[in-house]
Formats: sequence, C-alpha cells, structure tokens
Amino acid sequence: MSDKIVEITNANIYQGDNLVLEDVNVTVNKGEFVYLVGKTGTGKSSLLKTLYGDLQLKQGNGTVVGFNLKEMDWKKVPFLRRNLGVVFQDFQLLTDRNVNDNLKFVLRATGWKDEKLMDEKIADVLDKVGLKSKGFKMPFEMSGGEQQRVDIARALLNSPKLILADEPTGNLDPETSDEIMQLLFHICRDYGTAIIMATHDYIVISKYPARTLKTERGRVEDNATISI
Ligand SMILES: Nc1ncnc2c1ncn2[C@@H]1O[C@H](COP(=O)(O)OP(=O)(O)OP(=O)(O)O)[C@@H](O)[C@H]1O
Repeated sequence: MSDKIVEITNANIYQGDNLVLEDVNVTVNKGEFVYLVGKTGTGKSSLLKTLYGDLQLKQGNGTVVGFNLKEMDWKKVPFLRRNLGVVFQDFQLLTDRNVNDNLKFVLRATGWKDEKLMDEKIADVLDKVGLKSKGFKMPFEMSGGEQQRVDIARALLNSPKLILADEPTGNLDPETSDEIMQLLFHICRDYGTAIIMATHDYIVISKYPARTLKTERGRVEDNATISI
C-alpha cells in the first residue's frame, strides 16, 4: 500500500437521492491528522460513512486503506472495517459487560480465536490509552473520558492505519477533551495512524492545530481557514 491511506477523487456523495457533497477530492497520507468541520447537516458524517463503507460510493472513485470503495463487493465491507477504527461521540460500549469483554467481543467478531493472543492484545490497547488496570470495570463505573478511552482502545484493536472519529470530544468537558486530544495526537504521531476527526469544537482545533477540511455549500474545502 502506498502512503495514501485515503484517496477520494471526483466523488459525489448521496444520502438516498439527495446529493450531499459534490466533486469531493481528498487525499490523506499515512500518519496525518485531519479535522473535518462544517455546519450541522453539511455532510461530515456522510463523508465519514462513505469512508467506512456505510454509504455506498455511487459516483467518482475512492480508496481507503487499500480497499476500492467503488468496485468493492458489499460483502467486503466487514474486511474494510477490520482495517480501520471508528470512534463515536457516544462511545457505543456494550453496557452489560466489562471493558475486557467489550474488547474481546470485537476481537471475536473480527476473527480472533486464540484466548492468550486476545488477552495480550487487550492489555496492549488498554495500556496505549492509559487504562492498564481498568479492564474489569463496567462501562457505568467509568467517567465519560474513560469510556471514550475504551472506545479508542477498541478502535486500535486491529492495528488500523486509519481512525475515523466522529465528534469524539462532543460529550466531554474541556479538560477531558484535552486529554483525549493528546491521546489521539500521540496515536497519530507515535504509531503512524492517520486520523480524520469530525468536530464542531473550534477551541480544540485552535489548541491542537492541523489540516482542516470543511464541508460547505455541497463541497469539501481543503485546508479551510476557520474562524472561531
Ligand atoms: N439516513 C439519511 N437519510 C436521508 N438523508 C440523510 C440521512 N442522514 C443524513 N441525511 C441528510 O444528509 C445531509 C448531511 O447530513 P450529515 O449527517 O452528513 O451532516 P453532518 O455535517 O454530519 O451534520 P451534524 O454536524 O449534525 O452531524 C443532511 O441534509 C441530512 O438531513
């Protein structure tokens, strides 16, 4: 695979019959951190959904972590998902089981079988997000920031080259947001993981500046200047 983790060219992105984004051209390289901003309803989630195979790319071309979105047989979407990590605002942890079992559930669902290897992998990702001793906690016993760390740990399980994060600090107070941003930048810098993060939080962007894509008037503007 080249250093291009995402390459979208001349893409039109639809929700049903509605054209949401026109002539999208975006390339993201290995280890790059990219923000995705834009007013509510301008297509940030639609773009992310296209990248993780939740919305079919009908027009234009797109490659994500080596998968061709246009020619991809939809049975291959699970394979695409195994090669990228997705982090959401609302954590989406299974509430009936502890952190270890949440992570094991994902490993099993993505084809892992060896218990020892799974336990090692879980210990590794929890260590990476600073939750080494928290594997036996239930989600409801954890703060919002800790739950978001578990969500990030889950995204790291299959050593993805790309993490897509949809407003990962949306439910967090400023201090906890800061910690999550430091963690995401650390993952990006130290493991070479490309990260695309949709956000409305311009304070976060000003504190942690990076390339910014903006959805506006049906287009994606690259390296947009944003005003706070
Ligand atoms: N499942 C759907 N079916 C039909 N239209 C949809 C669907 N999801 C979103 N849309 C429409 O597509 C457009 C883009 O929505 P999208 O969720 O991508 O915007 P967004 O920028 O992510 O918004 P937000 O910041 O509120 O999350 C909106 O007009 C929305 O109403």
